[in-house]
Amino acid sequence: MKTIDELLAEGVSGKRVFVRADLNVPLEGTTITDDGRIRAVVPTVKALAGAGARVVVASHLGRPKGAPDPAFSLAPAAARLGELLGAEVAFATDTVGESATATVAGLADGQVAVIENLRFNAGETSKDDAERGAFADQLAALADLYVGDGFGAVHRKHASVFDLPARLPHAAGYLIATEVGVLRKLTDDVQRPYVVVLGGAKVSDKLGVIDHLLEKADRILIGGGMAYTFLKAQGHEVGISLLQKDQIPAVLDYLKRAEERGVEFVLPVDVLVSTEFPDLKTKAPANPTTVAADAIPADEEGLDIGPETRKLYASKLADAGTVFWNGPMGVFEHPDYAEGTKAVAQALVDSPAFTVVGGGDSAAAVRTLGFDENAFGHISTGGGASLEYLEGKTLPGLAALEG
Ligand SMILES: Nc1ncnc2c1ncn2[C@@H]1O[C@H](COP(=O)(O)OP(=O)(O)O)[C@@H](O)[C@H]1O
Ligand SMILES: O=C(OP(=O)(O)O)[C@H](O)COP(=O)(O)O
Repeated sequence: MKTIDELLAEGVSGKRVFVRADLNVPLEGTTITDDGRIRAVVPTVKALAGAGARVVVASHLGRPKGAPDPAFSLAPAAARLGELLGAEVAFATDTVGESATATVAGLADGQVAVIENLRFNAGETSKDDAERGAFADQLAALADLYVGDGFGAVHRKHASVFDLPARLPHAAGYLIATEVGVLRKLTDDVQRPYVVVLGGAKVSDKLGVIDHLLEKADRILIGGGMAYTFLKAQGHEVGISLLQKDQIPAVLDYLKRAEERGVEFVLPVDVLVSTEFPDLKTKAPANPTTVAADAIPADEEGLDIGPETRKLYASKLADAGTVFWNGPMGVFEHPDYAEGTKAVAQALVDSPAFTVVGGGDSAAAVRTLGFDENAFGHISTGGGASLEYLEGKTLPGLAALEG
């Protein structure tokens, strides 16, 4: 994989460099609640701009449906990037249309632009090679060189991640190099016990990694929205909690194999429930109730792990040699459902283990709940990406940079 330093040594002055970043930051309206992913790409953008490149930064944000949707605009992220760079950042209100073309054409050497959300275009995420390729051709027209630095999205076979680098001379940015360097340590030889904590909301995306973790981990703790498919599989009522019904047979198989292999599988023993999802804007008190994990009322939704589970999980983390954690334990964005995530973060801070926290929301949770980033071994910008990297899968965005 060519490094950005090699690219810089070849000279980028006057060249248009497309930087595929992951600026998928959490937003409340247009306010960025955690800018970690923007800060993470600054070294790459700074180095390129400093060397006289005309830098075109691109990213997805959220999961819009292949058409413009103002709620998912990258404008706030572009403004924040400008603040962090201490320089003006131009913003194109489309991705490959008139605005993008004019904005890029207007860049002087050393200037930076952000183009609008890649996923406003159906071609970005299309499963059809030709449709993705056609969009990649349009993106390629905006640049001379490509730098891949959106680690959080390297597991996506998307036009800007996979197809575009095949069309332009390319290199890996500083963030990707750092992430891969640290995560490699977790695939080589890990200090045991190796404890993996999984939660969050992207349940269908992430359940599959358990298949592989059963070969690697000594203990797996399940929380967040991930827990309810397990509780349901064990025959418990989960009310209106997040549930991946079609995955129940797979989950039963994981539980059986874990037992056969001596992998300890730990599920919540109690949860916080409510009839309503909390208001994340007003943060109005949610007044949840605590119930046993096998007694969730039919009209209620599990939104955090309960106090007994917090204690249990802290004890299961205390003797770890290595910890990998992806996915908050609850809807941490609301203070009434943040205690589970706080307890796991605190257990990692207290642990002498090598600790890795991965994922946009998990990293944001750690920081917004007031923990010191330096108290963790590594905070990865990628959740799904780091999990799939640990699985040993070929990641489209890394494979494309190697080609
Ligand atoms: N029990 C739950 N029900 C619904 N959503 C949940 C639950 N627990 C956690 N979440 C949500 O999961 C989201 C993060 O999930 P995910 O994107 O998978 O994590 P990451 O970005 O760290 O990889 C958070 O916005 C959080 O509110
Ligand atoms: O937030 C992300 O992943 P993560 O939640 O696994 O950390 C990345 O930006 C990828 O987004 P996607 O899961 O919508 O492709």
